[in-house]
Amino acid sequence: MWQQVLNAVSLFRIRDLIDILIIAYIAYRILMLIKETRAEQVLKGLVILLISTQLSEWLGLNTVNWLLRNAMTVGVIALLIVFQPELRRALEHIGRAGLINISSFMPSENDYGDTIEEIVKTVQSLSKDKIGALIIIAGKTGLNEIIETGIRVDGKVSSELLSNIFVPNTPLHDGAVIIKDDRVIAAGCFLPLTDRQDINKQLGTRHRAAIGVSEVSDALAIVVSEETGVISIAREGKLTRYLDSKMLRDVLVQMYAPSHETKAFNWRIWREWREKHGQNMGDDEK
Ligand SMILES: Nc1ncnc2c1ncn2[C@@H]1O[C@H](COP(=O)(O)OP(=O)(O)OP(=O)(O)O)[C@@H](O)[C@H]1O
Repeated sequence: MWQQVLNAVSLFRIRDLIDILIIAYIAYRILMLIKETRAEQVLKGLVILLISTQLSEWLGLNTVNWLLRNAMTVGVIALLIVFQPELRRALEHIGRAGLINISSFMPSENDYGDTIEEIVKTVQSLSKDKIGALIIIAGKTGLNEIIETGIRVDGKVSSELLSNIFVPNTPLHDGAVIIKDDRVIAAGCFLPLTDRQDINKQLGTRHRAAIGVSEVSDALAIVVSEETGVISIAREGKLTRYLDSKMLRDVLVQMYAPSHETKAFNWRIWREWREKHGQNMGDDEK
């Protein structure tokens, strides 16, 4: 054993070191590039699939191994098709700046009480004035693809900034604002629309976009209807309408809960609470 290690070390050339460093650098840059995008979850899935395939081979589970190997082959082709837009964007990034880190915002340690109050205050006032708005509070899922469709803002959340963005007929009022922690990251963003057919026909694209983003991420979408001033939220692909300030504050407190575990726990409570009050809230209106 020691002899083998010594042999390997004696055969090690400076060229091998350069080889390893280049591969490590490329892997690091790719990881940085896909960090906080949908592709990050897929990569995790792929790693699990690879480990399972290897394990099944070592354990001699022939059928499982055969299945996993075939799934990998088909899966890689499917991934190339599904992630074609992301791959294109990644190559564009490489071409432009050589694998720069596109995920620059880190969660801060702030207390989000002020942020929550500023959002509630804004939504309340927009609702009173019947100014349409779409505000997305990012969760763990990266929204870089969506952020790239809008205009970068990167300002601290304040009711002045948010209200200003949604002033009708100004350049940024159309589309969605993306908030991450206590920062307004971007405005005028285009969200994916849900293709659900069972949504109240009176609800237009603003509400469909809110549901759409909540289907593809763990974000919370807050909608203020321009027509009625009604405040709604979309979460996990479900739209809940007729929220008042207190309900909205409660939802935001859950969203900004300090840890992922607490958040998951609180969202369970929220779901139960929602089921209980669903009728009164025009819950999931069709
Ligand atoms: N995919 C999208 N991403 C982000 N914002 C969108 C998207 N689609 C529409 N919007 C926003 O919604 C506005 C259009 O709202 P529309 O009247 O169709 O929706 P609605 O759900 O009926 O809302 P409202 O009750 O406010 O009228 C657009 O001007 C734009 O600001």
